[in-house]
Amino acid sequence: MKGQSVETLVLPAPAKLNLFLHITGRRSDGYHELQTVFQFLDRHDSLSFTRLATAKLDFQCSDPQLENDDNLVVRAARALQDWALANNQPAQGARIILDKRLPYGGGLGGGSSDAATTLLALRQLWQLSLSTEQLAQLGLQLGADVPVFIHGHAAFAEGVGERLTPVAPASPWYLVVDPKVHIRTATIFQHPELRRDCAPVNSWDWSTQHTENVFEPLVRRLHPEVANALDWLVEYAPTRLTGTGACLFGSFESQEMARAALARMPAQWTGFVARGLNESPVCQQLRQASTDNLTNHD
Ligand SMILES: C[C@](O)(CO)[C@H](O)COP(=O)(O)OP(=O)(O)OC[C@H]1O[C@@H](n2ccc(N)nc2=O)[C@H](O)[C@@H]1O
Ligand SMILES: Nc1ncnc2c1ncn2[C@@H]1O[C@H](COP(=O)(O)OP(=O)(O)OP(=O)(O)O)[C@@H](O)[C@H]1O
Repeated sequence: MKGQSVETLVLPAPAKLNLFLHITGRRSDGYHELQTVFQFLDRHDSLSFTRLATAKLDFQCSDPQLENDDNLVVRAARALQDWALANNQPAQGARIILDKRLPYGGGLGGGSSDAATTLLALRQLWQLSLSTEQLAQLGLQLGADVPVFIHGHAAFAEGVGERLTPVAPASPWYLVVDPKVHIRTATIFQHPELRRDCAPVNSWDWSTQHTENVFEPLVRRLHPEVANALDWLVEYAPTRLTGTGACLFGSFESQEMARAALARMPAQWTGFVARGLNESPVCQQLRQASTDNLTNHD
């Protein structure tokens, strides 16, 4: 691999949307079999990674609530250190700074994306010979959404989100609305009224079939504020919940139209306009860094 003297990498961790989300069954361990399409957004957290000579992990976060050892960034770095030890490679460390910009716990996958960017960055900084598939397997233990961020392509996903087929859906402009409601993923997955018997759709013609987010009727009923936001946004554009919510998105033909809707959004919610991306900017930037030695601060 080129770029051997790179000591610091600065990388994005993009948000994702679930363009639809179906449940086709439940596994014996309680996890649900899903079908979904993931697309990335050009809205992201930012992370900086500096290699340390010792095995120390030093983590700082712009959001004090997230600055702790349970952060998925720290857990991802530890998982990679453990892999290195188990594979007779020297333990290395890093100083990691997370500039948290994405709303969290809202179905945008920011935590999983931060974890994926951490795994990708440290593999490169620490020069570990770990395949992308192995990295995705490691990531899956941290969260169901991590593998798609590791592979870096918009994807039709099955299983718990780890069986991925690359797809290239249209890339509209989205208005993402955060209605400021917290929905606990584990709790809503256990709800007795959740629909778990969707007929499977095919990866090659999902866009011509009826799709939905199965959490939407339930979330609407349990959280009237989310129902209000869905009812408001659908007046402007086709609208859906992402993940288990509570964030939702409308699809627009142009940035101007999405911005015009954002300007009229009720003040109690927050929102942003972003473009759909079928390639993750992380993978593009890492390829660039490995050929150009970009951000070389040694
Ligand atoms: C719903 C999605 O957002 C779709 O992209 C993700 O699958 C959720 O991914 P995540 O937030 O990373 O969630 P995880 O940390 O993997 O799982 C949180 C909890 O949700 C439940 N869970 C999650 C994924 C899944 N396929 N079946 C489940 O039943 C489990 O109780 C699990 O303990
Ligand atoms: N780096 C991180 N960024 C955000 N949340 C984190 C991070 N590390 C740990 N967490 C914890 O994980 C929880 C879920 O965050 P995340 O943003 O991944 O969820 P989400 O947007 O609902 O994603 P998903 O679509 O995967 O359910 C947060 O409430 C937070 O307590």
